[in-house]
Amino acid sequence: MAGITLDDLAHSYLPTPRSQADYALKPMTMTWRDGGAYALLGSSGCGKTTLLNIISGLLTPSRGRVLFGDRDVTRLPTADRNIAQVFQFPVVYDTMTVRQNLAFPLRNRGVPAAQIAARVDAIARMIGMETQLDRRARGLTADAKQKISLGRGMVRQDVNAILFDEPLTVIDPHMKWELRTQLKALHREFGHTMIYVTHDQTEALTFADEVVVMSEGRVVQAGTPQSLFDRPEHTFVGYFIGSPGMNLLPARIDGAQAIVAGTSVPLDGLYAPAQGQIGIRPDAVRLAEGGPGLPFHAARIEDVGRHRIVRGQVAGQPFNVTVPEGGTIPAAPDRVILDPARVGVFVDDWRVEPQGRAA
Ligand SMILES: Nc1ncnc2c1ncn2[C@@H]1O[C@H](COP(=O)(O)OP(=O)(O)OP(=O)(O)O)[C@@H](O)[C@H]1O
Repeated sequence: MAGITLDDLAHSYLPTPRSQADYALKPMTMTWRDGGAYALLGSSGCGKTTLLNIISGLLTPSRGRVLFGDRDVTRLPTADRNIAQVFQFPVVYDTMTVRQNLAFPLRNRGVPAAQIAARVDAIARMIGMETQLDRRARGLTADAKQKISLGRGMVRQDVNAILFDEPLTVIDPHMKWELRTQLKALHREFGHTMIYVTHDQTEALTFADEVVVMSEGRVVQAGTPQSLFDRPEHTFVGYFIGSPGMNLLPARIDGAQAIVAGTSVPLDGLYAPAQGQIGIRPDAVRLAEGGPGLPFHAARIEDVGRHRIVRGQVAGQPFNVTVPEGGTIPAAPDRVILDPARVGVFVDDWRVEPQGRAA
């Protein structure tokens, strides 16, 4: 196993890139620790697969280096990188049994038979296929075949890293939850370095110790799920993480207040004057009827089980408030009051820090 260093890495699919916009992956430097579980999260086209393909060796970057431990692997072919990969769609040998499929990567490397048998049994239990081990893969559902692919990806214990590219796409929703939990357990047990590409925040946040959020070819933030939620460094992270995401409102920032469509919102710090945005999580807002606060136009209430979401608008922007179980909603809410300690200030989409404390 090995830590992974991405050193000033960038990639353009064009032979002579002229500007930043020509790069599918903009310059990035990052170190992933040996044994860490990482997720690359972002919407379609943000560069996740490009980055994963550079790590696996399917793609040579136009700039920078990839190191596994101290070893520069930038120009090594995939076969020489000692990694396991699980793709979006199943890759299994139809004529082999489930057992033979799972054993294949170990048999290839001459692992003793008793060791193979024990490992295959453990993996089969994990993917819930212990009763189907002697069935041929042909005729199994896509879902079952993908479980075999996942199992095969994890069967070797000596790999540098396991790379997963949207591996749960074809898995049914209930099994998705179970496999995610199993993957996490397996990571804890065996401590492989795992890199998991997904556009699904639930998958990323439940699987990874650290989530790398990408947007338009750039890493906008890398951090624990909690830090992405509590302190998004970029409006994209605020909006993308959380359900619903962070509320964002255009604002003029001026000292210890933000002016939103003519109404003053108190801030928990002193900021340099700027035109920007304020961001607040839907659970850090209180609904009111009349009185102080930002004018709010309620549209509808959604009951999502553990809490209710009141959806509406502030200053013409979508604005959501979550009300916990047992919380009350005023009969005709028309104001929102923001918890100053949880208001984030963003200028040019990036979080800015206060320059001092509010009086
Ligand atoms: N082989 C290629 N040649 C040219 N452009 C490409 C190629 N592969 C990807 N791109 C472009 O690079 C950008 C990043 O694509 P990439 O596949 O890495 O994103 P992604 O986040 O993995 O998205 P998806 O989840 O849809 O695969 C996109 O604009 C895409 O159109």
